[in-house]
Amino acid sequence: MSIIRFDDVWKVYTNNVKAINGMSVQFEKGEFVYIVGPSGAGKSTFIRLMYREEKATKGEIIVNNVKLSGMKEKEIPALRRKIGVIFQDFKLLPSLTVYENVAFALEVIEENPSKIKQRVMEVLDLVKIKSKAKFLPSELSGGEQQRVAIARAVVNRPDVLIADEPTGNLDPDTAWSIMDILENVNGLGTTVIMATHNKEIVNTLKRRVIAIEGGRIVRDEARGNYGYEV
Ligand SMILES: Nc1ncnc2c1ncn2[C@@H]1O[C@H](COP(=O)(O)OP(=O)(O)OP(=O)(O)O)[C@@H](O)[C@H]1O
Repeated sequence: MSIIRFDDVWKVYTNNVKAINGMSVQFEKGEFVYIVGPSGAGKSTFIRLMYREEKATKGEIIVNNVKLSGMKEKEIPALRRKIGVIFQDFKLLPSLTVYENVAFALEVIEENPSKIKQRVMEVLDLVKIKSKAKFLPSELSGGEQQRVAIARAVVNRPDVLIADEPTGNLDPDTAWSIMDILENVNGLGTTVIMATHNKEIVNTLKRRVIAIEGGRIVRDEARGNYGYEV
């Protein structure tokens, strides 16, 4: 059973831009997938549809057996707990410490405080930032901030981690260290879907590659290449 499935999905924005034009695709549990394509091809829109940041104009998207078309607003938070998201610009809360940024995202269901602390420290350890738990985001490098964002995204043990250009603001060395972490997260069984313009990463860490152009999938390869000149 696929973890995410698109059935003939279309997205027309209110300004009449046709961003996604009839997409059908499936992602299986545990996969690592790169989404590539030229600027404006529809990669971010494709990703935003998955966690219901955007609504499809037509077609069906099924996440974990749940149809997004019929989803009510009040059901969206439950979906977001199953899908962690990270962005190019990290989006941490600036007035909260590293620890607080991650703890804040933890869905607390009758957990005692020591259990909460244990889970947050566990995930900070996973992204190798435990020693800076008391720092503010402004006291961290870009790569460190992205690691905190990953910790926050996976603290609820989501089935899927979606990354929209996660290395876009980072220098090459730091970008590779973020890939290390994403590979570890994937190794724990989380499906990782990553939109990227990073040719070197895609061509080195070979994974499934889906290329999008003009809102359509033009290529879907099990161990593909980036396929564009940069
Ligand atoms: N909120 C929006 N409202 C209207 N049009 C939008 C919106 N977001 C994106 N678009 C348009 O939809 C098309 C696809 O944009 P999208 O951001 O999905 O592309 P992308 O492949 O992620 O691009 P990039 O690589 O530059 O980030 C573009 O023509 C864009 O201008």
